Amino acid sequence: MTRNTPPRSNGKSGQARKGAKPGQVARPRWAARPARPEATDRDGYTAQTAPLAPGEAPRADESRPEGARGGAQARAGAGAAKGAGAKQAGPKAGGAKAGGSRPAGAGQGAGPQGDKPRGAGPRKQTVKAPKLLRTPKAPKAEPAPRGPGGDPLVGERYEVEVGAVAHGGGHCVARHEGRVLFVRHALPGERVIAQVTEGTTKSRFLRADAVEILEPAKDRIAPPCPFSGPGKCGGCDWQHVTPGGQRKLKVQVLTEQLAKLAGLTPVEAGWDGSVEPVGGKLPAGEVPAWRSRVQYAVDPATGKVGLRKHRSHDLQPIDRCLIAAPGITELGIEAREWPGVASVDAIAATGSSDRQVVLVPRPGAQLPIVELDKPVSISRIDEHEGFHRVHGRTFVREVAVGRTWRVSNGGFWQIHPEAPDTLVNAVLDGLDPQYGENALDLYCGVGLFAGALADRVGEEGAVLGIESGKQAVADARHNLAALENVRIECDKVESLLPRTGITATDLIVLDPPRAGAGRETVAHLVGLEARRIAYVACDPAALARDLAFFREGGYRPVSLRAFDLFPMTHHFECVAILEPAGEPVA
Ligand SMILES: C[S@@+](CC[C@H](N)C(=O)[O-])C[C@H]1O[C@@H](n2cnc3c(N)ncnc32)[C@H](O)[C@@H]1O
Repeated sequence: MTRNTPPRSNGKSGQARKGAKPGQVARPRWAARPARPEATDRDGYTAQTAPLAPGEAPRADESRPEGARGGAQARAGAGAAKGAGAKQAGPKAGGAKAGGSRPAGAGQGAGPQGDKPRGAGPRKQTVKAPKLLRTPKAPKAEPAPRGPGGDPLVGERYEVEVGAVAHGGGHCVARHEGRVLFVRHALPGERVIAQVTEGTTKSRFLRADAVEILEPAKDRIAPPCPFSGPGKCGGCDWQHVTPGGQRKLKVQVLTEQLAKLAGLTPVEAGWDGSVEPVGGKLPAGEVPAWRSRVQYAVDPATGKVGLRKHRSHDLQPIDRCLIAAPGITELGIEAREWPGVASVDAIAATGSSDRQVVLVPRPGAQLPIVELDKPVSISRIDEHEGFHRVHGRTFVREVAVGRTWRVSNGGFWQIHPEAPDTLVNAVLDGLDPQYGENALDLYCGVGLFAGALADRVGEEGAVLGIESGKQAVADARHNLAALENVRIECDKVESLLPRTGITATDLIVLDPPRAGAGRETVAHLVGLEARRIAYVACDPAALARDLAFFREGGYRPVSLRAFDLFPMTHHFECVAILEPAGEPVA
């Protein structure tokens, strides 16, 4: 295999790179440009040659820095997880989710400004539906009892004392006659009446909702959202908890996962034991409107939108989602009827006025004329044709970390409006990139971390981004086209990285989907002998498991930060910084 790195500047072989400090390993300038000419999308367009949609601003404007971001946003769904390909570890959450399979069917869509029939636009854009915008997989109706069924216990009520919060589903653990109950709408230390929602006499564990609170915890509040509570919307887990109380629960989850899966105390992980609030302080009782992407499902009987109940296909009709960003609420989606539509995905960009609605028609149905309260681009996803522009743009422009980012076809973008800047700053603070260094941005999406790293390592350095989503790669190449020192490759990290021939690097950022990077990828990364590694994680269990793999490979966390980027849900985001441990690990 060709060594894609020059020898190190150890005085014996190779040349120290310009800008390298004495004794610093001389990493290569990866050939940043050669891949770019082949950077075409499915229509064969490069970022530079792709034609403009009607009314679309020239691309020069899009890539021009427009200053610091303003707005707000979230990962779709209670599982709002981290984007396309995101997998949920642990019990599935319901509610406003992005993701899932699309029913078949075609139809004619129309937008607020007299849309043309399908295909009538100057450019036909048809690309595969992104995973983020597919309908959620069917939630498991029951925790499959191991062994023969047993008698159903659904509806049974038990008085229990609620124990610790559990990872991954917004529930706490309780016990009744020796059997474990996962109880939602409860808090540790409370005495509640728990009503069983899933399980039988043979189930290993039962699921339940706290339907009566006999002894409330001090962090309990009356849920501000009228659609939250037992049997209602599954989108938020912790509407009944103060903001500080929610963060305490997240602290407990992270502490437990680090101990259980990585064998680390908070101190050993370099963590100060806090989950940092993001966004300004709100008046008591006010809910942060952070979710810039919301997937509504449509009730076929009424044509009205709703959000999924927890672990169910059933809908909770709503007239407003309190955590939806203002740019989404202003569209007036809940006030309308959506005949022939299975789901309505709404995106409100941060830092630009772009809004996008993606419709999934019901099989064989004609899409309705869509009129909303604010200008919006409309697309639809057909099972056979994939993503199809109905009106306006097929992308939104997000503004973050001093750049404008094109995000097409409902592809992955951090959902909380402050997430991109928060995470980029944490990564840069932790890595402290130096002029002339080389860096990898793995699972790079539309290039968020690659762009920030490229600015720091300068023209003598180089950044290689790897991303498996074709449209995200096209966007990343477009977004970073002005940076000579960035190259973006399209493939799975685990299959492409070993094929690059890269045997060493200075810095690595990895931001994998919820499932994490896994043993094999981590084993490859530790072999690259990076000076520092930043691991951005949305699942504390996957993070802790991978930290254990890193330790086996000789890397230890030197700092860990956790951010409350998904208020009112059990989700949060972590940034761990790792360095070589400096001594062999037993
Ligand atoms: C959590 S997102 C991070 C995106 C980007 N870092 C950001 O913050 O905007 C994970 C990304 O990894 C991509 N992805 C999922 N599995 C992958 C794999 N095996 N190899 C490469 N990319 C993958 C997804 O398409 C998604 O864009």
